[in-house]
Amino acid sequence: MPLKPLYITSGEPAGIGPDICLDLAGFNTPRPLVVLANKSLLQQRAAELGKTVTLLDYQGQSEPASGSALYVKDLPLAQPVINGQLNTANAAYVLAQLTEAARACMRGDAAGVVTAPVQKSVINEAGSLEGRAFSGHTEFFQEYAGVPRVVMMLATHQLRVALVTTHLPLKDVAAAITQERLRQILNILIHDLKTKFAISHPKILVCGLNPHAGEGGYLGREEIDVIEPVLASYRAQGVDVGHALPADTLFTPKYLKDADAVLAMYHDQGLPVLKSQGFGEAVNITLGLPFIRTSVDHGTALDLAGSGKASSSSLFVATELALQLADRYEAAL
Ligand SMILES: NC(=O)c1ccc[n+]([C@@H]2O[C@H](COP(=O)([O-])OP(=O)(O)OC[C@H]3O[C@@H](n4cnc5c(N)ncnc54)[C@H](O)[C@@H]3O)[C@@H](O)[C@H]2O)c1
Ligand SMILES: N[C@H](C(=O)O)[C@H](O)COP(=O)(O)O
Repeated sequence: MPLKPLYITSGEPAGIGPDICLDLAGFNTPRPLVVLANKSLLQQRAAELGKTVTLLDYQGQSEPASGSALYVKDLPLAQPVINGQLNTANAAYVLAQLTEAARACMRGDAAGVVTAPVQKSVINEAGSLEGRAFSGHTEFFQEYAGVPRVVMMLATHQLRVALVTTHLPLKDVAAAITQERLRQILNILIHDLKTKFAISHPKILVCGLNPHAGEGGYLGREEIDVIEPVLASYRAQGVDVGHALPADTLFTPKYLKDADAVLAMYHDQGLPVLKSQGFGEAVNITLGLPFIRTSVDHGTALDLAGSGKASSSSLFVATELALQLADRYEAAL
């Protein structure tokens, strides 16, 4: 059976997404890699970087591009790109990449999607979603797929950190951590650690929300009222979730050494720890989607677009993981 292609969205055109996507030419895989981008922009960026890449229009080929060639699905830009300068006119181009990729994944035309970074602010400034906020790829793909909950997880070789809340202002975090959400998140995390990562009995360390996990209720009650009752019900079913731990204790080697994943309550409780260990080597994966989606661990790095200083290592790790997951998924069919 021919292998389905893996789609790669090139993201914000003024950032380093196009630069790092060019480095996928010659990537060793039997599956076609297809970059969603404006072809002229890629040509221009390749010239600036002194890279020789042959851009081929993707028309359903089932073989990978050979040598220094790269398949491209050409998407129109509204205005020419100036490296490092955001332009609201091109926000729709970014969303078109995500929509095209999600549509292909949902239809079964693509094996999955790997995303290069987008600039959330410019998409919101452009009002491209007709008044609805753009919080990130995670939430965009969740909405497109029509599923009630997904989980953002970032992973290095040493550490996996999943989040209960994602792109939410800090002032709204406590109210968002409900027993229902926590159960949805844990169910997805446990399921995907088993099915995607082949961990039959995952050990998950769960952070409290408050300093010192609430210090017995003196520094906040969310652990007592919300988190602990949920964890107790999972422990009763034999799930290895332990008790809510103070995050500053949990993120120490003694606790982390046996853990398969950490569940953090909010973005900046978990991700700075992971990125301080493995920035540039980590992969962001959305769990709970009906298709495979991985991503880089970094942002648009507007300061580096076209400079030749952008590292492609996280894109490579994200691509390798998506390819592995696609193979595993297709083998199980
Ligand atoms: N996957 C995504 O779409 C994603 C992920 C993170 C941040 N973002 C967005 O990116 C934008 C910029 O965020 P930021 O400035 O906080 O983070 P950033 O990751 O863009 O930049 C942080 C620092 O790391 C450097 N850097 C980033 N990627 C690099 C790479 N591949 N190689 C070498 N150096 C690299 C940058 O030059 C900068 O000094 C924001 O809009 C943010 O929301 C998007
Ligand atoms: N929270 C992510 C990170 O820090 O790497 C980043 O913003 C990307 O999120 P999406 O994959 O939802 O765009």
